[in-house]
Amino acid sequence: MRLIRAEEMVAVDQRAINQLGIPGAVLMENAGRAATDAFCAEFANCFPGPVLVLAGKGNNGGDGYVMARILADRGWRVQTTVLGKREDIAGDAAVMLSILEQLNVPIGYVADEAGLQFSLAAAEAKLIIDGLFGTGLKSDVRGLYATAIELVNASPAKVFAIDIPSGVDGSSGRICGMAVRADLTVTFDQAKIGHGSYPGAACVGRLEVVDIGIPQLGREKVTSDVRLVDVAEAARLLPERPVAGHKGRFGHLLIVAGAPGKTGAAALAGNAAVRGGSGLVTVAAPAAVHDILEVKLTEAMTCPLAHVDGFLATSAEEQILELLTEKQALAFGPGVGQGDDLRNLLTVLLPQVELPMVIDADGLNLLAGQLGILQERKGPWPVLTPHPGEMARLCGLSVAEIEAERFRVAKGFARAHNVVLLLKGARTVIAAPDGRVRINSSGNDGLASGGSGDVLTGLVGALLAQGLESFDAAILAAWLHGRAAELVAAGQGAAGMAASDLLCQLPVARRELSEGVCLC
Ligand SMILES: NC(=O)C1=CN([C@@H]2O[C@H](COP(=O)(O)OP(=O)(O)OC[C@H]3O[C@@H](n4cnc5c(N)ncnc54)[C@H](O)[C@@H]3O)[C@@H](O)[C@H]2O)[C@@H](O)CC1
Ligand SMILES: [K+]
Repeated sequence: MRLIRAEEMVAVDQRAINQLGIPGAVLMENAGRAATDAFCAEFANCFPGPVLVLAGKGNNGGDGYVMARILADRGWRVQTTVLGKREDIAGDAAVMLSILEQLNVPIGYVADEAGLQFSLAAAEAKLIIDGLFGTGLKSDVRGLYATAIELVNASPAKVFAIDIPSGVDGSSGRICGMAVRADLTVTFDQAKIGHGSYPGAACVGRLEVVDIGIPQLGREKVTSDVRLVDVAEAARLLPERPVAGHKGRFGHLLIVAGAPGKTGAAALAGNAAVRGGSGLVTVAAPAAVHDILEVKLTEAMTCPLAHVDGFLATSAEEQILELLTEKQALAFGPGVGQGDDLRNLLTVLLPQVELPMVIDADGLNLLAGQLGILQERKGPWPVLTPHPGEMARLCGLSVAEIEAERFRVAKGFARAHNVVLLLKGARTVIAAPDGRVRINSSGNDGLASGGSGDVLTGLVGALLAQGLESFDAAILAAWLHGRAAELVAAGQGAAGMAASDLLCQLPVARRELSEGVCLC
């Protein structure tokens, strides 16, 4: 599903109004009517309410007045509370408000917290319609509006958000101070980035996109290339798999991984690459832990590398370059540890590797502080797969800052450093240097456990080895990884999921895509 910026939606509305001549009030009427239909379908068992419409001073409130009017007409008990004065309401919203004023629907205006609290308590609403802010939110929410959002979230009423939960930045998913937590959000014409990207996406509840009568012509200048990846989008990325193909046809991945105490990371990445469909997999690890990996790994081959005290030595460079001569892709980082030797190894290796590659875990920590070497690379965009902690070390922001702005941070970093950036977490964000962004919609909290990142690294590497471009490999890997977690959870639950539980479900997740069936 395509996701657009709030500003793009405003421009679409403006073109429809100014160039096509569709009156704004017509769009508002259509929006309010479509939202009301969705509301009635969802909350039929709560009829006749009471329903409280909370309206801000803008057009989001205007949609709320339309809803209040139509709901009242359909027999619902509706009260409208406006956060502002009557004279603050202008334009199309004022048109809708003046129609509402002539009907038998109570309308109250509140200017302070006492009035607001009284109004909410008196409404005894079973359902609240949030018409405080839509795409016009300009800055963090404070004062009376912040109190209103707090009261809505504390109320036992079901919450319906008009366009977007108030407080969510439609262009990024940032929470602007605080945001309404909705059960159902109905948005107009097209979904916005804030509906798909965390943390805002967590406030949306179920999302419905409704038509408000804007012709295709009015939308043609939308340029964002941001999408929420669903099963259909993931399926389109599957690499070809000819039935007569042999193991050489499906790529050979080299994984450089492992150190004392971290052989599990290397083994998980190796096994994930096998389950990810790579024809051959070689795991190259410090010679000190090589024998352990020989035992842990069956299908993947292993290769010992030069080491210092068990950790990869800078002198492993030549061995790695030699190993890469017959490989299609490189995965670097799971469990390699840190230290000057390793940092030097990555520094000398990176400019020389022209193959597709993915860097994860300690590989990312080694990159921190020397991101300039990414620019020296000649091959396709490398894939970096940080979790927020690793991202913090990479870009110098705090984890909280990254989590607040997941979309913008990933997009900006990919562009600045010429990499495909896969920012892990709920709704993993995948960004390319050319501005394309994908937000993954599969997965669950079972993935929040040690080793699941190593599985993802092996999977990205396997898809690179099978010939997918960096951006596509990262998107498909995120989907399969998340879907495998859903399949595991369907059987045993998400809490207590081990990263190795994912492995056998990776081919199942892939089969779902290739056969177009849901296997749980
Ligand atoms: N023709 C159109 O443009 C259409 C717009 N529609 C609705 O209109 C909405 C956008 O309307 P608006 O552009 O009027 O914007 P909003 O209604 O989202 O909010 C604008 C109002 O909030 C105030 N405001 C912004 N940030 C604030 C903050 N942090 N604290 C306090 N006040 C703040 C502004 O000063 C303004 O009064 C959409 O989300 C949608 O619901 C729909 O009716 C469809 C047609
Ligand atoms: K809203």
